[in-house]
Amino acid sequence: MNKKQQEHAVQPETTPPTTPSNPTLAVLGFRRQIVYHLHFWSLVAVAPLVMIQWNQGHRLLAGLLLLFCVNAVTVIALLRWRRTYFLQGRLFPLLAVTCAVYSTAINGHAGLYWAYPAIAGGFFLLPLREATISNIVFVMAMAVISFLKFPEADFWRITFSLGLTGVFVMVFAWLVGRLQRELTLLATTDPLTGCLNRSQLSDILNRHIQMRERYERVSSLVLLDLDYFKSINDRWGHSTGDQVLQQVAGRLRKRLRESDRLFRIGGEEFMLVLPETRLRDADELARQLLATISATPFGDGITVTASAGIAEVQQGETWSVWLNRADQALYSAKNQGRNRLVVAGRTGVEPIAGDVAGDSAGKPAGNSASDSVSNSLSGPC
Ligand SMILES: Nc1nc2c(ncn2[C@@H]2O[C@H](COP(=O)(O)OP(=O)(O)OP(=O)(O)O)[C@@H](O)[C@H]2O)c(=O)[nH]1
Repeated sequence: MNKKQQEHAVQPETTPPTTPSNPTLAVLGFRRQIVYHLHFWSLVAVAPLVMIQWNQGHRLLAGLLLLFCVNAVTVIALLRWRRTYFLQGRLFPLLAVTCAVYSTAINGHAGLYWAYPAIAGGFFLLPLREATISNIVFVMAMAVISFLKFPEADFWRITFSLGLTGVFVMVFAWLVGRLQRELTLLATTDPLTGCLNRSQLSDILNRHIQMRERYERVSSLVLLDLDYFKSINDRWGHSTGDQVLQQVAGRLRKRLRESDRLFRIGGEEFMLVLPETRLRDADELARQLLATISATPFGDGITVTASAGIAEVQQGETWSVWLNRADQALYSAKNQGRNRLVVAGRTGVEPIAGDVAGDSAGKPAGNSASDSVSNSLSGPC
């Protein structure tokens, strides 16, 4: 195993995950925790009220509160044992708002106090737009009830304090949501090229493995590595190397479909996951991509070539075996002189014989660094 293969060596898939390695899963976990805690603490606060309202003869309100508690218990149980919940937590705000409005109508101020946590809960459970609209309707309903039930001065206080609470929580929920999205983006993409990084690699490859197992849908994997990239850095400097990497990513992206996934999985190594793509089509695409990279110089004449290894997902294999087969094919392409592609065989040990050579296979194998890097990069790329 060479140095690069060691770097790519994938961890055994049986290692139990302690913390989520996938940032999207981490965010999902964060959201589940919010849902869990909101339901748990609301249950603690609301459960005694069922009895209180029942004893006071408010049977309908007691029934609504009981429904609220049943929903909370169900969501808590589902989250605990199934790691999922239903209706995206929508029943909580719906019941909370209904109880608060009705309780204010029959209990006056005693019911009004529950309107404040009900507003906050909505913003943490519903999508922002949905929470904003439903809370505007809620504040309006509370304003009408306050107008009918309380003195005018109270009506204004209630309406403005509820409105202000809504605005504060909305701004907070919006900032948290933005922060989540930005953190997810930062954690899942490579800042230099904008490609996906390795964080979601296993998830995405696993999805394609499942598609193969369940529905016989075939995906292919292309590992693409720039040749002699070190010499670009050595000769033109790291920032020029960075520009080349950015442009390579741009050229690859231009040629790919929406559904294809482009990763940068190492310094100068990219990985393409091609859904619904058989080996023959992946081979054709990879040839075009290698040509896209080598045909036009970068900047003012830096010519770069690339090598690629391709593997179609096989029935019964794991994602790491699939990736390793593509990796071995890439290794083979490098060994055979670079600037070419090799298609992995079914077992991954031996590449398919004769299925070798990129578009520019006529070029002398083993392009020297000075062949690949011929001119200076001047001006913006
Ligand atoms: N500019 C730049 N260089 C990088 C980055 N990441 C890795 N590299 C460089 O990429 C080079 C990779 O060198 P090697 O692993 O020897 O590979 P190579 O020179 O392309 O040779 P072959 O792959 O065998 O054809 C090293 O010089 C790294 O410093 C990056 O983000 N920016």
